[in-house]
Amino acid sequence: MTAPQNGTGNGLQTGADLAVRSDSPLILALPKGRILKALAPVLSRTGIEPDPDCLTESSRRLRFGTSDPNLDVVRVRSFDVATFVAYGGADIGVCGADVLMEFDYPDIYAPLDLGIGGCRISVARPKTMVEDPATGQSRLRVATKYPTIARRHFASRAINAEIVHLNGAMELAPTLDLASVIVDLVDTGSTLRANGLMETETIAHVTSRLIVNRVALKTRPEEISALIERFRAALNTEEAA
Ligand SMILES: Nc1ncnc2c1ncn2[C@@H]1O[C@H](COP(=O)(O)OP(=O)(O)OP(=O)(O)O)[C@@H](O)[C@H]1O
Ligand SMILES: O=P(O)(O)OC[C@H]1O[C@H](OP(=O)(O)OP(=O)(O)O)[C@H](O)[C@@H]1O
Repeated sequence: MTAPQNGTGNGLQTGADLAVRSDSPLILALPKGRILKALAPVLSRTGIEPDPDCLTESSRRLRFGTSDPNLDVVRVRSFDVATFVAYGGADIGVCGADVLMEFDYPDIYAPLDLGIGGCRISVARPKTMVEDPATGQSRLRVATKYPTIARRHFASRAINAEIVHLNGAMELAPTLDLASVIVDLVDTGSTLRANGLMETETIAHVTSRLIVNRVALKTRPEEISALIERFRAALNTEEAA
């Protein structure tokens, strides 16, 4: 991915870049799909009402106004929310901790665990394999959508992971000999079971987080802090209910 050019040389937004649009609405990046569905009640408790087309995903539009004239929403792929926020295209966003672990952007601050989108990122292998294919190995072929997390996990066990990068249907990889094991998200475990796999290790537990661009937090502190507080209050209301 080619990063936008700016003063930092690393593609991430500087205060000067963000100041250019400091009079325009703040931008909240929301993920399409399952997190958006789970987020809808939280959003409603914050009092932020995006245009109805945004939540129903019935429109091809990607940017929406909200009940707050100072806040627009962009709807992007879950995996891209962190990138939009890290590069300052969005000031604030919601994404899974799995995505944050994978990209590890230094310019993202994650002040709130929203307690939705709960799952875990795990290693799994075919049930029929008697021994863990990682046992005694210094190299292992791993199919995953999470190359950084997988490499880091196996490196901590002195195993060099050869990554087969897939974007979905990871569960097919071991039986079709693409890889010995997979690293993927697991919730109920039904996808693993349906494809003859078993979970062998949990790498991390995952929930969705509210994330903020650190530079935006410095350049528009009152507005961003107020937004964070609205989300915090929405979570507290839920706990109290
Ligand atoms: N089975 C699951 N149960 C709970 N949360 C999940 C599950 N799978 C994924 N998640 C969480 O939801 C996020 C989005 O999931 P995923 O990447 O599968 O996207 P999606 O909702 O299927 O949409 P798309 O693949 O079209 O982007 C993940 O990053 C993770 O945090
Ligand atoms: O343990 P389970 O409850 O079965 O959930 C795990 C499945 O959920 C996710 O896939 P998703 O449904 O998002 O499909 P995708 O692979 O197309 O993203 C994940 O990649 C697993 O395949």
